[in-house]
Amino acid sequence: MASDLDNNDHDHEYGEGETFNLINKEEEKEMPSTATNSMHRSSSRPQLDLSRAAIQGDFEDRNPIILLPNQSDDISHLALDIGGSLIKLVYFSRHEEHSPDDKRKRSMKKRFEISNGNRRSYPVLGGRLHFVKFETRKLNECLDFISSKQLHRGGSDSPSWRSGSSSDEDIVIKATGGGAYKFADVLKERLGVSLDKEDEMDCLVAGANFLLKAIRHEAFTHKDGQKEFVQIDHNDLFPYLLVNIGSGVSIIKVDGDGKFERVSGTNVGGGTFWGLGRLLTKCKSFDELLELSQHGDNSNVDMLVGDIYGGMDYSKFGLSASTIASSFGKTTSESKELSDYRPEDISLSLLRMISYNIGQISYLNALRYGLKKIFFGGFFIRGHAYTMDTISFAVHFWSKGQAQAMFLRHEGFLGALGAFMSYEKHGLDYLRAHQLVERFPMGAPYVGGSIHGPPLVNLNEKISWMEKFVQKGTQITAPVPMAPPGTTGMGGFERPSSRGNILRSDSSASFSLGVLHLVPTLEVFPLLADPKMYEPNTIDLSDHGELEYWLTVLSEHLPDLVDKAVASEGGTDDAKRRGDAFAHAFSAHLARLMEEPAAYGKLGLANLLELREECLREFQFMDAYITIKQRENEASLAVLPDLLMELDSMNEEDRLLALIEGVLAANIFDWGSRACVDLYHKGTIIEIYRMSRKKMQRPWRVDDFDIFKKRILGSGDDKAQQYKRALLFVDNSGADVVLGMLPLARELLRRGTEVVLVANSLPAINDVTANELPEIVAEAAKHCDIIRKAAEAGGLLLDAMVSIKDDGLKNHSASVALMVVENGCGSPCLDLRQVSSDLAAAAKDADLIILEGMGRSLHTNLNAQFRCDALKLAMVKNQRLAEKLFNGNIYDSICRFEPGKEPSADN
Ligand SMILES: Nc1ncnc2c1ncn2[C@@H]1O[C@H](COP(=O)(O)OP(=O)(O)O)[C@@H](O)[C@H]1O
Ligand SMILES: CC(C)(COP(=O)(O)O)[C@@H](O)C(=O)NCCC(=O)O
Ligand SMILES: [Mn+2]
Repeated sequence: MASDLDNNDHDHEYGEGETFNLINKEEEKEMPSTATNSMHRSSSRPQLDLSRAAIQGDFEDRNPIILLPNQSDDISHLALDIGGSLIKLVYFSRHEEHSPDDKRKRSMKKRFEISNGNRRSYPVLGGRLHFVKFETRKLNECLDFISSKQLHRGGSDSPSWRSGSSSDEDIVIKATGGGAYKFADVLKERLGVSLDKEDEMDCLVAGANFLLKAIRHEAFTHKDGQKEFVQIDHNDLFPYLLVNIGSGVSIIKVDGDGKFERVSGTNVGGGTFWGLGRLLTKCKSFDELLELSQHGDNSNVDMLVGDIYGGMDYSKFGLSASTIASSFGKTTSESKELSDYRPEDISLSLLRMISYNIGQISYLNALRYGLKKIFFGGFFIRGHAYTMDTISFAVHFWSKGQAQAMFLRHEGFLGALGAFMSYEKHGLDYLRAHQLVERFPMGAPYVGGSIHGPPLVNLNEKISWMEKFVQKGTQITAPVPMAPPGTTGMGGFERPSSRGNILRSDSSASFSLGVLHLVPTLEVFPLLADPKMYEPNTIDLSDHGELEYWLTVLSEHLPDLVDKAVASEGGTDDAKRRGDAFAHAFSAHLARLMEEPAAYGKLGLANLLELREECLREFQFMDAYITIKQRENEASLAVLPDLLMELDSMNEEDRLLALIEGVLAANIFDWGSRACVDLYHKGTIIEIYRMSRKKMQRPWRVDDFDIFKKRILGSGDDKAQQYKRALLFVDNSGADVVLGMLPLARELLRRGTEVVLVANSLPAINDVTANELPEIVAEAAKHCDIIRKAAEAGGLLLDAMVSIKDDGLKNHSASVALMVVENGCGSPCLDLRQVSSDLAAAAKDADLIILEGMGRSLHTNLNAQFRCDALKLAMVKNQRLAEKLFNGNIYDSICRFEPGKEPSADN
């Protein structure tokens, strides 16, 4: 495998027809019902047999299902790393993040392809990458798991695009680790599969390189109880030292993809800790042993410098009295037996002994090769804070701060991931950080990522599992304050603080990996001035006070949200049951994050708000605010004609002000804000809207209106800016979009600017979605010619589509177009590193961006800089945020205009 990885010169010559992508966008047009297999393919790339390929279903469909009857080379979904202690599984489930591909979407795609020509085709299938582990001694459980999910046959969700003809006999699964040899016969016998063995070191390195390049916050440092995520510079990754602490330890110098040398290792590793620990403490599980260490005091077992020096430091050589002089050195006393020592103390002493030792050997090897970066992997680490602190301390201490210990979130899965990648047909190495979305399913906060019992197959099982879990009396509480980190500097660690253990059934150690969603259609928003420096979140949740505040806000909002969600599904018993389960799962996530903010990777407010939406979807609440959204849309559409008339009676300047005021005032309709929800109980939406408008006193808290006005209307010698295309990122349903953003869009259209309304792909609170917009626009078009003509020109009105379908959607009318694209996300916030490819395409000709709402322009993107002019509009519906960001008050308005920035030089 090393040589294969070396041989990737043609990585970027990925052309049509040689990809693993069954749905190759460029090919679809020509794809006949029987395709040939004569296309050029590169040797190390997926080799699909396309002969007799047939499209199933509608030819017009841009994403048809393609059957490959002669595709014998099974597209495998599973790779194994069978180690001395643990079996690691990485498996892929194909799962496209679908939203209906309607006419409007197709017309948008065509339109933007026309103006952009060279849309790329994606080499990777959309799907999910799962990470699961089992103890090697429980091989049978692992095989049951594989067989219940049919992972060896490509999944129980067995996709119709597979040949279906292969028998189990043909199935070959990539495997690494010694168990790939040792248990090959068992796998053949039990599952009928053969193992294709990959070298363990090759796999470790391939896995580590993939993770470090493709996952944004994979690596982190750990000091004094604090995780800090490290941004890896892809151009400055090699060389590094990889230390894999499994049963034993491998130390590998990595110089590039497939270029490495195993420079050292040690037999004192994870197996030593677990084995000796088990014998000495009678612990039943590894996690129990780790848990014990949290309550231990090693000075009862270890001989410290102070024990030798009569309580004093050995300061000449920088050794404090609390430094361990000799691990287990105190147990030489003849008068004491094993039973005279506390298991807790023994466990801690053992953990420190082994961690320090590995840290020290790693440092020496780093020194030997002049390496500064040391990455630690393997399941010995198990995300355990104290272990990582100890290793970091050792590396720092011995290198005098010259070398740095870093850890990997997928610590123990490097080998399995490497084996998975060795299939050479996933094209996974082409995935970029922005195409991977990590999600944390319901079970994550409870089981800490390991598997207990059979897999949860369906929603009903999930819910009953949750109910049982709750019945068992396990506390799932609202966020609890986090204990301060319990380590000190120089040589002496205090007793580690016992971290809260109310949540996980294996409550000792923290371990959380989500499922990696591979979404090959996500792209970086092309108008970011400096994508490398872009950070979506405005508020830093690593500040404990902020974290506590926002977790509490979300937790307090929960009962109301559950009410709405249950009502949205007709309030049935089933909906209530799901509502309860959702509430428990989400509270557990919140409590987990309170206990350990970095448990799910780097945490920002945007992640929290998205987690809530994802959690709702997991319990099949697809649109909790649907009724509210519809009601508000109707009420707002009813008053739209009057508003438009009022606007039309004004002069240009007054009108522009009224329009911006209208957007800000209507942004009050936000069901995600506690304060606003209280307001809605006090009046109808039209009353609230009027009141909100009346209160719009200028100057606003941030008031760049005059600059914007000058830009749009010109003044004196400054000519008006004729914008070509504006992207309007819309926010809430009802008044917000209908009475705020649509009239503003109309004004831009009237001035000859093309308008693209950018809305969520999936629902989030009461935000309007891209699917809902055409209907709203169609309704508005009944009362307004400008909107109607523009919507026709933009292919938004379905009737109009018929007449323009045949000739590539060229503009028939003189009007500029009004269009809708989805943003690729389902959250009230917006991460511009991960937007839909449609939005990315639409952005290419845009010269004005209008971001609206608190989620998209304050919580996220307040500091984002763009290559083109940008207007950020929002009403601040939270007192603390208003104070923190603007020294202001709740219901303040923000109107920030920023002229386009030149892109930074290295982009
Ligand atoms: N549930 C567990 N059971 C056994 N060992 C565990 C467990 N969790 C973590 N470990 C630790 O992880 C080590 C195995 O790490 P791993 O990277 O899987 O190596 P291997 O490939 O040798 O099995 C064990 O020796 C032990 O120290
Ligand atoms: C979820 C939201 C970002 C939505 O705001 P919007 O983007 O709709 O303006 C916002 O409602 C929010 O920050 N809510 C939590 C804070 C609060 O309840 O005060
Ligand atoms: Mn919103």
